[in-house]
Amino acid sequence: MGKEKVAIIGSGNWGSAIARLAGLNVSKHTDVFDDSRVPIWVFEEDFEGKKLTEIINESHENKKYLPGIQLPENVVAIPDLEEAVKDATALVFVMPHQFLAKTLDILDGKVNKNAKAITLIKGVEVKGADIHIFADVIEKRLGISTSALSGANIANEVAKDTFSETTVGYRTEEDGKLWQKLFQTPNFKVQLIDDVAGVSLCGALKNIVAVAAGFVDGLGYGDNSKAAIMRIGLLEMKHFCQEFFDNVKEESFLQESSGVADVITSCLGGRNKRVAEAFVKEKKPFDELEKKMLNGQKLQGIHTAKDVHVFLKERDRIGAYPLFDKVYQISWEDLPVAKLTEGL
Ligand SMILES: NC(=O)c1ccc[n+]([C@@H]2O[C@H](COP(=O)([O-])OP(=O)(O)OC[C@H]3O[C@@H](n4cnc5c(N)ncnc54)[C@H](O)[C@@H]3O)[C@@H](O)[C@H]2O)c1
Ligand SMILES: O=P(O)(O)OC[C@H](O)CO
Repeated sequence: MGKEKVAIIGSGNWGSAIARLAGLNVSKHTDVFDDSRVPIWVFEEDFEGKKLTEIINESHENKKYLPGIQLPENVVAIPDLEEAVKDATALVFVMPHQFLAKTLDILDGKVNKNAKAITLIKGVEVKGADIHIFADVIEKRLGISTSALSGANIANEVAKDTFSETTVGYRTEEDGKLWQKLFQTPNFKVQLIDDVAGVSLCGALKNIVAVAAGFVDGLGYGDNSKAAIMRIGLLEMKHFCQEFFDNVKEESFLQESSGVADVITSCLGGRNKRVAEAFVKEKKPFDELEKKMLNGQKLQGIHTAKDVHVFLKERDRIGAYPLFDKVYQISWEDLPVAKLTEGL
């Protein structure tokens, strides 16, 4: 069997951090991976008067989305999506969830049929009363086996090599081991579990809880309230998975980085939490704060709150998820934030 050729699809804050690990690891595991280059697809834009791909390829730094972090020289920025995935056998999807559908439209019929994929995207696809994890969306659309990676992973910290853990929910154990080889380092520990849905759903739903935690901080309520929001949020996450998905594993919530640990890190210092806190303190709309605070990075939590609201409404189950509902109403329906904890 030939060596695996990796391509990274997405080059934001997390995409760049994970490209760094992949670039380092393909050079370490040359028995498994083609180490000559790791293409990273970049949605082309100008930054400080120059094309972002040129900046990345000349300075080996994504100065817009991951400034101050050196990328390995084998990570090569490519603006053309088809060219980036040409010949790739191991595809890593890592982009804000709102851009996946358009990306798949372009990739449909263009990827190697023997390739496999992993998604690091945190979100869900909702179409009325139907809900899908992105691993299933990618798998169905491209016809390739797709695993999922999610965990307590604030990208800037992973990029600085401080100790972190993550979870890969794999389709086959062999796939799991491949992804572990691609991402694991002494300071980035990759655990494996046979639970693609549980890992994916934890990553999506915790972003709603993180928005609630930001509201609590904006209101100045303190640590007891934040802990209560985390506890209630985790229970709603678990309840949601068990109600609407088959065979989700308890360990994905309680033992793996994908569950409690990601709720905690996201509620302490994630972007969703930070911008939600500013929403309360500055009384400005989310889109304005996102632009001002994140320099092009994208929020996921308020969109997932809306997606989940649409789905629960169709299923007539909104009342079973009061915290998810409060986050939706405050973010999108002008419910006063002081009502966050009412009725919880
Ligand atoms: N940043 C983190 O700490 C982190 C950690 C774990 C998981 N994640 C998840 O990973 C996913 C990707 O997050 P990220 O931090 O890499 O992205 P990001 O928030 O930094 O978003 C910026 C990216 O979006 C791209 N973009 C902007 N407009 C676009 C368009 N019209 N079409 C296509 N792409 C466009 C930009 O080119 C850039 O690559 C998200 O689902 C996120 O929840 C993020
Ligand atoms: O910064 P956030 O809120 O998008 O969260 C980042 C990661 O998902 C934390 O694990």
